[in-house]
Amino acid sequence: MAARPKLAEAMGGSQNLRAYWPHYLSQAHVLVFVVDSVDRSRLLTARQELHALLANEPQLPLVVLANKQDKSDALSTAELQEELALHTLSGQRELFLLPTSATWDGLNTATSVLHVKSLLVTLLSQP
Ligand SMILES: Nc1nc2c(ncn2[C@@H]2O[C@H](COP(=O)(O)OP(=O)(O)OP(=O)(O)O)[C@@H](O)[C@H]2O)c(=O)[nH]1
Repeated sequence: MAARPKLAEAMGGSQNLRAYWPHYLSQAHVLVFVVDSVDRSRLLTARQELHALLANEPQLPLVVLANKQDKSDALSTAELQEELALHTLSGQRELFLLPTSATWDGLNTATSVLHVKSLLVTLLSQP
């Protein structure tokens, strides 16, 4: 089997872009799914999209970034674990749920989205 090329592709989450997600997923080594921890109104959609996306990828590792954790009204990772029903996605895959923030203030912290991104890109770049 040919090795999968290692690329970091970022896809937006708007509805018109979701149709392209499965195409990228078939080539992916890991799915990084960013959730807005404040936006309760779209959590159900996030859960449905995530579960539909992974239905045919039982072994694809999953990293869920619980973003906007700097906000006082953010759901905790424990709450997001429940809301996204992540326990039903584990099974054979590696699954991580990490609290993150994409603010400039948090840029040098371990929870910075950029920090997590650069860590993943470094890991995926290794032969
Ligand atoms: N406080 C805070 N604001 C953030 C964070 N990440 C993004 N934002 C802000 O939230 C706003 C919307 O950004 P995003 O949620 O990334 O944008 P999006 O997902 O493309 O847009 P929506 O679909 O409307 O949510 C912008 O003003 C960002 O600067 C974060 O971690 N913390």
